[in-house]
Amino acid sequence: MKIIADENMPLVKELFEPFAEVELLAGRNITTAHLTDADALLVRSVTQVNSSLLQGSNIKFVGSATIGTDHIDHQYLDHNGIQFAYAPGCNAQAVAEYVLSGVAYWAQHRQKDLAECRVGIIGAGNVGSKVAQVLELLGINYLLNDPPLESQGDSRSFVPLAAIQQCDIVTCHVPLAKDGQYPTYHLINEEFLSGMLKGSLLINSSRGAVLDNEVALQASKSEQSIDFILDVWENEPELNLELLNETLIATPHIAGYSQEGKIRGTYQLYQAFCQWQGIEPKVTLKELLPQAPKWNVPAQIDSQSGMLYQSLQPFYDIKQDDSHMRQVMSTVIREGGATITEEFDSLRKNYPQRLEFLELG
Ligand SMILES: NC(=O)c1ccc[n+]([C@@H]2O[C@H](COP(=O)([O-])OP(=O)(O)OC[C@H]3O[C@@H](n4cnc5c(N)ncnc54)[C@H](O)[C@@H]3O)[C@@H](O)[C@H]2O)c1
Ligand SMILES: O=C(O)[C@H](O)[C@H](O)COP(=O)(O)O
Repeated sequence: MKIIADENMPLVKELFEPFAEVELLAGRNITTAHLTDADALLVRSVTQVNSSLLQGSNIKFVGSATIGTDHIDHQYLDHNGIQFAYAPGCNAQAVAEYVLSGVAYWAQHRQKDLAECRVGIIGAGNVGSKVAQVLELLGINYLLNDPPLESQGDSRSFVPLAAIQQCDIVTCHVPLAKDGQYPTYHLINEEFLSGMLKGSLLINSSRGAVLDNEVALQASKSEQSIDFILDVWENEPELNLELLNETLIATPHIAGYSQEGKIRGTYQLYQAFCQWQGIEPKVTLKELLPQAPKWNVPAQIDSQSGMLYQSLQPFYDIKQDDSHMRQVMSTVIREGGATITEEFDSLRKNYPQRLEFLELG
């Protein structure tokens, strides 16, 4: 058995080598030629898994150590009897912690009292639910929008997008879907942005094209003064540097990059692979996860004075990720050395260790 795996997947050799020869490659460089003698392929979100990659190969198992699966041609896998596994929920807490740090930074920067603010969450799945849990912990009001879950009878209360538009903070947690009953491609468009409150905040950590980036650029320069926190970018990794310069916070698709999130991602594929092979897993997730110090949730949030942001800084500081990205991307513009894609990928590959700090259960 031979497995080709993305080199940015922690513990993949440790977990899979007892069963197979494991070859690690940069996700963007995996080609059909690498797969001719391989049986399984383990990817992250940067590898497009479709007929042009898999045709003529012997691949019988594809695993993606991610939550989003818009890089996977599910129809092709189904038609060709290829087993598929992914990692729902693996990094949901990391994204929720990213959103919390972003919201706290915004509140300090714009002198907002979060106790007086309302957050609109679009997409109430794994990530959106964790974000809601964090807001509840801090006593911050929120509304949920999720027409698919609402139509399935989910017992939580949901509001239409028009109500989300009237929130002080809007955060997107939907999958990228170009068609179907509930498309999300450019869900945040000119109509949505122009109806948002003056001086409000929009966070996108879902997929770049959920937000029309061209329209976001115009909105960021308009009198509406909307702040943007963007982790994901349309046409990523070739992001629009003009938009980056207009954002309050810009990061290179790392919202979910906690150590625990990445380890859970690999482990969920390990479990699925063992099940597919009829093998009993030999390692437990608990053995692999680091023990991290936890944040003491303040009894009262004083966000205007910056206390909330400051108390979070020792655990995770979104501003550090933002500063690093701006500094690196400014050298691309000034020196014309490495390309945007190379720098974007390098920021992600060399992302420092980050540990989860909330006890969410
Ligand atoms: N930036 C990162 O590092 C990072 C990390 C994890 C996930 N993500 C992205 O965030 C997205 C959300 O992740 P998740 O685990 O919560 O996914 P999920 O599938 O658990 O939840 C998505 C929710 O969106 C809802 N939804 C679908 N279409 C909708 C629409 N048109 N309007 C409103 N709601 C809609 C679904 O019903 C579902 O409840 C993922 O698809 C992934 O692309 C990004
Ligand atoms: O969908 C996800 O889980 C995240 O977007 C994912 O973690 C992105 O990271 P990548 O797979 O590109 O390393």
